[in-house]
Amino acid sequence: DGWFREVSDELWPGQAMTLRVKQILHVEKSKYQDVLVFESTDYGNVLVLDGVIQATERDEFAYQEMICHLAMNSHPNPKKVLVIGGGDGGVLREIVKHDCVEQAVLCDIDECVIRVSKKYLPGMSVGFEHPKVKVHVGDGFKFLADYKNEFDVIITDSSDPEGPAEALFQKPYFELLHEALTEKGCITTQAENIWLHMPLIKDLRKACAEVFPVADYAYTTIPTYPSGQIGFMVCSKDPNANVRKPLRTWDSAEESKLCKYYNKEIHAASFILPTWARNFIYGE
Ligand SMILES: NCCCN[C@H]1CC[C@H](NCCCN)CC1
Repeated sequence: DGWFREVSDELWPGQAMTLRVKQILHVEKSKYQDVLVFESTDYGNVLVLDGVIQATERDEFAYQEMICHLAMNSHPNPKKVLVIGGGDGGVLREIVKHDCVEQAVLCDIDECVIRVSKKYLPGMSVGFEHPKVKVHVGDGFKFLADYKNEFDVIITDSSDPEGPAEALFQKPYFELLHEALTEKGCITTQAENIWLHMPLIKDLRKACAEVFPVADYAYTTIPTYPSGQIGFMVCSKDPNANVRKPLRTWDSAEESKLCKYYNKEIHAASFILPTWARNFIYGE
């Protein structure tokens, strides 16, 4: 019977994640990419863009919580937050868990992803319903160019460098981010996998380190992404910042009510890398 296979010879040669399909829910060719949603037998509903798994209802929290709280808890008092990408709404859901937030803005290029997520991924698209949230459909690159010294935290929740998100992995984009941030601004970006994309991660970190005084690499574990984990660049405009230790924390009781994956200990632990990865990424 039906299995979905995530095959990509350029992104993860010779390996593939497969998920058993219960039923296909939606197939559409948007202005930018092929959009697929299917109900899996064991991971809930699954969003796929151009054949690449973006989120499953069962494990998305591992990614959405970490890409959000690693940045949010590295800023002293984030009031205005921007998400580039993130059209499923999961990162927005996480941002509004911080009471200090006054406005959360999202800019995704593809209205189809937002529309389809609202219909088939209610646990993530709930993020769009919050009164503090404002949604903009457009190119994040162009959107950012209109803002200077505006956002305390900017989260780039993008797809992979192949396709619409390619420009979001290059230095000019990080310079735009830097300008759009306020004085102690922090960013996180989706930063691929140490088992598959080490040269790309090295270049990404180098580009970030040329723009931001603090530019560190952290990762989360997530079964349905290739090789079971994915990393993040975590950067700060504040040269005295240490993004590896949370500036702000919830108390443990509140934290375990708010988050299933993120906690203050795993914030720090997520920056500890295997020796070969640490040497490759940070070595000159
Ligand atoms: N808000 C959920 C979308 C998350 N973006 C995805 C992150 C993983 C990526 N492929 C896996 C890359 C493996 N290195 C697709 C986009």
